[in-house]
Amino acid sequence: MIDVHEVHKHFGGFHAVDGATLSIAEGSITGLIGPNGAGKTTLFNVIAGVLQPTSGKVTMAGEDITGLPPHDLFHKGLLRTFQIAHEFSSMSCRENLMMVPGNQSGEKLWNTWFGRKRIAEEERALRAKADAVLDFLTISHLADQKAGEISGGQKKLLELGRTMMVDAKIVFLDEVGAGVNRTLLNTIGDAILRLNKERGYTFVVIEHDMDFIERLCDPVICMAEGKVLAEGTLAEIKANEHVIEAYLGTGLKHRDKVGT
Ligand SMILES: Nc1ncnc2c1ncn2[C@@H]1O[C@H](COP(=O)(O)OP(=O)(O)OP(=O)(O)O)[C@@H](O)[C@H]1O
Repeated sequence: MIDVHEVHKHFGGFHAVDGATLSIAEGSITGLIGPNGAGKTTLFNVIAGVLQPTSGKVTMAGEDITGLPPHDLFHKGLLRTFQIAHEFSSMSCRENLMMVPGNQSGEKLWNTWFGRKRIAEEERALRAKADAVLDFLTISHLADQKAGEISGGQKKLLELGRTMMVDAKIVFLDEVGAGVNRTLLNTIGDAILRLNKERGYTFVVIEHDMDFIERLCDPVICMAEGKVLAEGTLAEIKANEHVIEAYLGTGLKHRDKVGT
């Protein structure tokens, strides 16, 4: 579905991504792991159009999408979740979902003059969709709560919910587990699995929590020093010599995280 070919991203003389080549299969939940500074987030940002690559190519279903801006990718169904922006934190969770850009007529001045009835109908439909998304994510009780007042884990669920307001095909999640308690992390995991199975979403997940990766991801791709080191099931990755060496180089803390 997504093919990344020999992508480089340099910051000055520093090669954050150094010739990464990988494929993301349609319908998969692909895990992207690697020690701190391996280049995972930078590669995500290149694929998602947030950063221009220094060189290399990214295709989606055979179409060259290298360097396309995020809003163009958004319309193609490629989404990267972002933290809820500061300016949206005083809006309710439901409103945050309803804000996701779509094809609302209300956005066009012409329609605000001539299509009031239609706008009201669309608003009702949008609200119903937002409520269905909140229900799916088991956070209906937060509908009227301000996004700035919910917990970190609940925010992650809301970010995932934003991808459900449009017809996402592939969603990139960067460290959804960071700072999230185990119960909420399980809820997030359940939502990802259901979106994958029931709605055909493809996911690419950067995560340091190996239990989370183990539960959700196959295959797992391991990066180090800007390159792809290995790909396989988590068990294969854990047994891979190069992977162990890469984690060892960053100290015991990370070796433990890989579970060796
Ligand atoms: N805008 C930038 N300018 C300069 N260096 C950068 C920039 N963005 C990232 N880097 C560097 O590129 C390297 C890769 O960073 P990146 O965030 O992609 O790694 P990562 O694998 O996602 O790490 P982590 O797991 O810690 O999030 C790091 O050494 C980082 O300091």
